[in-house]
Amino acid sequence: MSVLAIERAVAINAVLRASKVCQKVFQSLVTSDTVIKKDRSPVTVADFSAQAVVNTILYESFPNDPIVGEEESGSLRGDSGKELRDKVLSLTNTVLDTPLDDKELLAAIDRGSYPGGSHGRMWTIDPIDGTMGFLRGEQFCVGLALIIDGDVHISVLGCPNLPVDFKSPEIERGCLFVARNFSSTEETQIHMADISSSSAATFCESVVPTHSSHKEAAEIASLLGITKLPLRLDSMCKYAAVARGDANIYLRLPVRIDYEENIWDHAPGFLVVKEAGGIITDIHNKPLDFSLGRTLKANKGIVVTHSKIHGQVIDAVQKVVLKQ
Ligand SMILES: Nc1ncnc2c1ncn2[C@@H]1O[C@H](COP(=O)(O)O)[C@@H](O)[C@H]1OP(=O)(O)O
Ligand SMILES: [Mg+2]
Repeated sequence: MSVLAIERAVAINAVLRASKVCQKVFQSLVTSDTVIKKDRSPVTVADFSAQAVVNTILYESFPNDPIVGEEESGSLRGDSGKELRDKVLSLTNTVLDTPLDDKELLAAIDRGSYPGGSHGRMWTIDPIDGTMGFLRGEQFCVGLALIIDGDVHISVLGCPNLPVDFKSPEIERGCLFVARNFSSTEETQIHMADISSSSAATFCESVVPTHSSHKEAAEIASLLGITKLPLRLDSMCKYAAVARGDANIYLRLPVRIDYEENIWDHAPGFLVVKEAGGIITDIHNKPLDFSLGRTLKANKGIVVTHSKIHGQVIDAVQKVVLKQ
């Protein structure tokens, strides 16, 4: 067995089960009127449940591995948290082989409180990245990565609503990177689309304009001669879209200069793109540094491209964003 083969298999199992939890809630939400009422409670239940599922499965195989997870169990505790806790518990137990009780559920969620850092092994989990996309009935994902001494070694992205093929979205949805669709047990190697000039590119950006500046992205696109409309997706599905050639560039351009990106929002997507042959830096062309705690303190924004056009894209980003 190759190095980290067990970790990879456990991570795939964990993300697949957590994705199924999310998919269940997502499908019931799409058919209800919660989206119109802007009720966030279904996504909250799925969020806690997905973290509990992943952390439980990781703990069964790797009890000594720390986890940097987005959620903590505060709002599920005590009498005030009972209603939410009951919902999370019953959803969680639909996908676990051995059911949890209340106490085990809270402990599982809080196993994600590790502060991060530069030494040894740690997992990072975003139980639902793209909650806005989830609530809109669009894109979201479950992201999990194994980081060792600051480097991302394994990542799995579960994208329950991502079309297997963007050209025929009605046929099948639900993709697990690396890298197979939900219903198949066979893995398919994915590749970035080959591109030699940035003017032919399609770029991805957040749907939410406060997460990434649409205005600056449009200026960068114009500087690069890009004429295609941007592909706007929530969550780390943007990394997946670039990795498999649906788009060629992902721009995340800071709106708030004090915002620090969380490691769980990028480590899972980062390796999916890197393994497909892409380059990932920040807007200063610096590599992402996952070794500095729970956030990417040393980086600002994200620029993901095919290696052939990274230089051209960074030049344009720096002209527009950094006025260089
Ligand atoms: N000001 C901000 N700039 C960039 N990303 C943000 C900002 N505020 C929140 N986010 C994060 O953006 C991610 C979703 O990105 P996208 O819109 O590209 O799907 C979420 O994980 C969200 O984190 P959080 O869940 O902590 O709010
Ligand atoms: Mg997130």
